[in-house]
Formats: sequence, structure tokens, C-alpha cells
Amino acid sequence: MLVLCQNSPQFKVLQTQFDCLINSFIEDKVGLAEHFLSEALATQLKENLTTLYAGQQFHAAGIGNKDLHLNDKATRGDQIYWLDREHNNLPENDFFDLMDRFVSYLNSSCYTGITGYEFHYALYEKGSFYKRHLDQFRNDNSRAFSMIMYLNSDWQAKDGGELRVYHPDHVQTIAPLHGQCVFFKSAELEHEVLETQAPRMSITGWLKVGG
Ligand SMILES: O=C(O)CCC(=O)C(=O)O
Ligand SMILES: [Fe+2]
Repeated sequence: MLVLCQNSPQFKVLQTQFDCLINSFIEDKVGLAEHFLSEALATQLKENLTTLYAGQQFHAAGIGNKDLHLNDKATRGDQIYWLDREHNNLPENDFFDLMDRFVSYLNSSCYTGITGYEFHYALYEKGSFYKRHLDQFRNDNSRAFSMIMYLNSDWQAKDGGELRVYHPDHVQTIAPLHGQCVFFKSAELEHEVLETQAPRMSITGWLKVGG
């Protein structure tokens, strides 16, 4: 992994985004950082996603965990592809480097004790959605935080596909804008993806404890 000096300009840019995500999470239970992925990285990841999708490497997402895989199109219609360092793909590995830095920053500043993570690309074709749900499974509470990063360079309001988050006293609506990251506790906040009118791309994942 590439090591960045804590005083380097590149680290300062990252730290600003990390702080933005963590501080908004502490204030509102939903962290938001508009430029968490740099323009260059978001664009490379989007190209990689598009190539893999065209090569039929994606499969319909399930509603159980990896061991209990249930397909239910009435609940969620996205297709996914699990990221893995073993793919030896440059943007995927740049993404994992970024996540390694974020996890160590989060653990050292907030004592979160994250010990692992898992991430997948997701593509929602026009007409797809993901009904209201929590990101924790009944037989597994290892998912501590949910993170979603969007890869939609020309997103417009008419495209729909917003993430809707259900707070106890209000509802928050977030457009899936290129490079933006959303961060919240997996066991705490129900959320849904509204029907999209255009292909909607993202990386979704979970920071895990106890692994
Ligand atoms: O893509 C999003 O905005 C949310 C996706 C989601 O809720 C999930 O995959 O569990
Ligand atoms: Fe979710």
C-alpha cells in the first residue's frame, strides 16, 4: 500500500474529506462528503464498473448475507460485483488504499475498532429500486457502518434514484452524485433507494467489527 506522509498536500486533501464525513456523521447520524472520491478515481471506477457490467460479470443482488442468498426483485433490483484486491485491478486497488487510510483514520480518531470491510459495485437499471431496509442481517451483526459512494457523472434531478434515509423525526433525501460518500450506522437507520429513471452506479460496502 502507498504510504502518504501525514503532512503531504495529498494527505491534507484526504483528511478534509475524512473530517467532513466523520463530523457530519457525528452531528446528523448521516455522514456526507461531496468529494470523498476524487474526480479521477470516481471516473476510473465508473469505467471499470461499466466494462465489467458489459462483460456480464455482475449478478442479481440478494437480500440475505453471502451464505443465505435470496433473490427478490420486488425488494431490490440492483446487480452487483464484489471488489477484491486479488483482481489486481488498478482503480479497485486505489479504492482499497483509500479505504485503508479512512479506516485507520476513523479507528484512531473515534476508537471504532473496525477490523475489516467488504465492498461491491452496484448498478441499478432504469426502473430499479431497493425497498426500505436495515443493512444488518438477523444472523450476523458484524456490519458496523454502511458506506455508499456514487459514480454518476451527469446525474440530474429528473433521474430520481435518490437514497431516502428514515431518521426518527424526519426523512432525508440524498441524490447519488458523482464522488459523494454517505456513511451511517448499519444497525440504526432504515433507508431505501427510490426508483431510478437512468442507470445508477455506486460502490456500497460495510465496515465490520469482530472479524
Ligand atoms: O445505493 C444506495 O444509495 C443505497 C444502497 C443500499 O442501501 C444497500 O445496498 O444496502
Ligand atoms: Fe442498504
